Amino acid sequence: MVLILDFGSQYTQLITRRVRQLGVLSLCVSGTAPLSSLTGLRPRAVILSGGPHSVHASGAPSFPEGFLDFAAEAGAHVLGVCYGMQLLVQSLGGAVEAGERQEYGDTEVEITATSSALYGESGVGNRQSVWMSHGDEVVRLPQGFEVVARSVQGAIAAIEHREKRFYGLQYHPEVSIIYCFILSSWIDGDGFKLRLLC
Ligand SMILES: NC(=O)CC[C@H](N)C(=O)O
Repeated sequence: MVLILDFGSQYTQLITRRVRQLGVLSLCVSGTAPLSSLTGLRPRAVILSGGPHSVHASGAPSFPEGFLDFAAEAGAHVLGVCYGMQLLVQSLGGAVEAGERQEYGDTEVEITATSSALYGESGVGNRQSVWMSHGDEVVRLPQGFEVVARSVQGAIAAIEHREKRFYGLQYHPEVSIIYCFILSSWIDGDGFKLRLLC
């Protein structure tokens, strides 16, 4: 089961549907749902949705305290999408700032890591066209993370901490553009492999 925490993105239900289209059960709950309401769930993966807020705004929604421990105990991979990635980064000690370059719509990103969980062995320099919708950007990574893709404008587009199973995408893999491309996310555990198809 994939647990989706909703932080208010207009695309959250699309994430839920993409996962179900893969034949995998997905459950979408409010991103601020109390931890006690998740008792008994053992998600294989958690996806933190995007959202309209800035992580710095007062009242910006966040997952409940102890949520990342809950995910770790379940052995779940955690993928943050846009706001979800910014939230993950901020909560683990990295930094997010209002970007000088806001990115909206069809944007090219370039893979910068020779090998990564998100893109496999697809090779440094490969480019993909993705859907961006953000004003803030990650400017400093928490310890143990690495940048695996950047937008052609230079903004951090994808990050991961393979050991801890944390992944982040600044773009929205759930949004498909005219053509069909396979976006990446390898979320494997117990022989289970999830690929988000966009
Ligand atoms: N789409 C999103 O999740 C946007 C996140 C945040 N509001 C930003 O502008 O950067």
